[in-house]
Amino acid sequence: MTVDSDESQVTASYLTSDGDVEASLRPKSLDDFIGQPRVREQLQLVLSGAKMRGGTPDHILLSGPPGLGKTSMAMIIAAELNSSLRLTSGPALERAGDLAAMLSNLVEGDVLFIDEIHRIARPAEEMLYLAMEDFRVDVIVGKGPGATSIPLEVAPFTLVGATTRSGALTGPLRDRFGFTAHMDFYEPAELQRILARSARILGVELGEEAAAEIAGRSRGTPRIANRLLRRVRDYAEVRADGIITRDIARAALAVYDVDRLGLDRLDRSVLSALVRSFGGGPVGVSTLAVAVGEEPATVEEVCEPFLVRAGMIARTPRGRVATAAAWEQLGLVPPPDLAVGGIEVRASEPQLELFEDR
Ligand SMILES: Nc1ncnc2c1ncn2[C@@H]1O[C@H](COP(=O)(O)OP(=O)(O)OP(=O)(O)O)[C@@H](O)[C@H]1O
Ligand SMILES: [Mg+2]
Repeated sequence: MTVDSDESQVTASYLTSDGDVEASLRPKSLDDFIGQPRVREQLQLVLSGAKMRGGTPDHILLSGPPGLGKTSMAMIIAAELNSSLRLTSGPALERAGDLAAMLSNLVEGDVLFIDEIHRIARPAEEMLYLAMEDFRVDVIVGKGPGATSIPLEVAPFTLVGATTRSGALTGPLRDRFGFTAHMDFYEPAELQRILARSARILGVELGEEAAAEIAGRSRGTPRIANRLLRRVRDYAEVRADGIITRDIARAALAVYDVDRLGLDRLDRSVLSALVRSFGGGPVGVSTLAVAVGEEPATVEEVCEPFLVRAGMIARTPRGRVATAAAWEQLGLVPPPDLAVGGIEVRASEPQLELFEDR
């Protein structure tokens, strides 16, 4: 790579691992954040209001499928408030003591980010209620009848929680957030702008048509768009002159098995199992997960949101159903009794349920 005074070139020359690159591609401010116009406007108001009053903003919950920018947004919130960000995650807070240690170290105005907050253990969750509402915690010392509880003050802070499953949050926890931002899949035009920005940071030349091609196959998800861009860049640098044209993008995406809709191997095996093994459904998500050798949570949180949005899968009370589009995607003719648009449950009997539906 040629090193010149251009900032993006210099940046690209010392960012070697994909992990470093991912961090460098994160938007750093609300203005830098592309897409999610409603969420941005709402957050702008929440943050500006708090800044004007000189206080800490209400607790904020960010919900949405993986890779849409929840972690990036949490970092932006702290940056916009000029506060420091303390980072932890639901699974790391197994005991209430873990959370108490975290909370007692907070300084006034800090942003505490809890990723995957729906996976927080019960005792820690109960401690969190109190901390969120009254900025104090009760630490239990000792065991049995001799145990005493010592109240501890917590500095006023803002909790930012992120979850891919806001439905899995308990009511009391959800109620204690003053604002919930729902992140939705991105439009292709927004992804195209994200790709153009990423290409600039990575110092790679990306044509407009090529950006559109990659954007259309990114499942509405910036993380996937950025990942595809890095893979296409590899191809362009190894097999061509490094410039990403539409033809280069197409050829590269064919090598990586990314089809026109951006469905990946797992998406395709879920669709294939649903159609080929279960006759199009309805089938429970746990059964489907077993059939593709994945965790039900992965199928439910990673694959399904996009397949539902793409109109390939319908969720019905009796389980998941393949729509006509899913049959066609697999090159099959949909059965005649499949309802128009495939949204209705089919007339045939439900398939064998091996496990309880969730
Ligand atoms: N609006 C955006 N503009 C530009 N890049 C974005 C945007 N949103 C996300 N990204 C990119 O996508 C990547 C993934 O975003 P992030 O880690 O914030 O997602 P997430 O919602 O926290 O995902 P997960 O649920 O898997 O933790 C980031 O590294 C960033 O480069
Ligand atoms: Mg994240």
